[in-house]
Amino acid sequence: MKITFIGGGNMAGAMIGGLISQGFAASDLFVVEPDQGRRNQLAQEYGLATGAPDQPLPASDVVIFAVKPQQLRQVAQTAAPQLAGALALSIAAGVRVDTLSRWLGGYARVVRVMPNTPALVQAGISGVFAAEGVSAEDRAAVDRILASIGKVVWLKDESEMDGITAISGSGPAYVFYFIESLQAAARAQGFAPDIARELAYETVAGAMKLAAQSDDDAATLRIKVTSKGGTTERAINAMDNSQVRATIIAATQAAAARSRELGDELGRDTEA
Ligand SMILES: NC(=O)C1=CN([C@@H]2O[C@H](COP(=O)(O)OP(=O)(O)OC[C@H]3O[C@@H](n4cnc5c(N)ncnc54)[C@H](OP(=O)(O)O)[C@@H]3O)[C@@H](O)[C@H]2O)C=CC1
Ligand SMILES: O=C(O)[C@@H]1CCC=N1
Repeated sequence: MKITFIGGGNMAGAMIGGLISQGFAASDLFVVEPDQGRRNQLAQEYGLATGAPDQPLPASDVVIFAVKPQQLRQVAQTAAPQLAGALALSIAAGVRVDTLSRWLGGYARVVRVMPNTPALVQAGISGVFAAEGVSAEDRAAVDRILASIGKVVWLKDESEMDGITAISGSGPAYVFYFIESLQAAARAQGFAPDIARELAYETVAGAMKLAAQSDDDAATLRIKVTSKGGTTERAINAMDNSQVRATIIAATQAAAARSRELGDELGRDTEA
């Protein structure tokens, strides 16, 4: 399967790294990217061929649009005459299938995916939505690509993509934010930076490993740490008093709203 990425930034890099480590041949991948330094970096790291946006697209089975949502219209219009029947897959937040299909001149083989950066270590999770006309064969090709970089969730209703974006697409950033905060807290307790990092990383990794292997749900596991009248109880009470849970829910609602807003704003453009 020949795959061309248009856009060689953070998410494309994570997908490419994940695909190659799962046995996809570098010679089957191509990246279009304007930044020469980034092109060199991708070529050096993964041994794949790259090109600038003004060069013709190579023949491909799948073209993955991995540019920012605001760049997608122009990029799609340039790519449209060169698709030659390839499956078009977009990872852009917010941009709906019918919008991309219109920008591609009424192209029907369009699939929308919301991956996340743990794809790099095959620990991603992707939400996928395909228009009704997309064949079973194309769906299987999408499954093959995404299953090699993590789990795959097929959506029946495209509007669910906003929630997927808010939870798992953006989600790694929330977890890194928590790790950063725990590290800062360790520094505030007087630990040196390397010890602070180790304490934060090992605690998060250990808790996740325990949660993944346990029959208990997260709330039960939390209660098992929280001795009556002890230290954890004081900390959780402080978090509850600061409405941390409500803040996390509100933050994800803001992310989902931004995804919808991008979809509305970019979809409003009715020019082909
Ligand atoms: N980062 C993430 O965790 C996730 C991102 N996404 C989606 O993936 C897409 C890319 O995001 P991300 O990788 O973070 O963004 P980046 O900005 O890192 O990557 C986009 C890349 O596309 C390049 N580009 C711009 N114009 C063109 C062009 N004409 N042809 C080819 N490449 C071009 C950009 O160059 P330049 O910077 O010079 O403009 C940039 O290097 C977005 O739509 C985002 O919504 C989805 C899931 C997760
Ligand atoms: O922040 C963004 O818009 C993209 C989509 C999900 C993760 N990154």
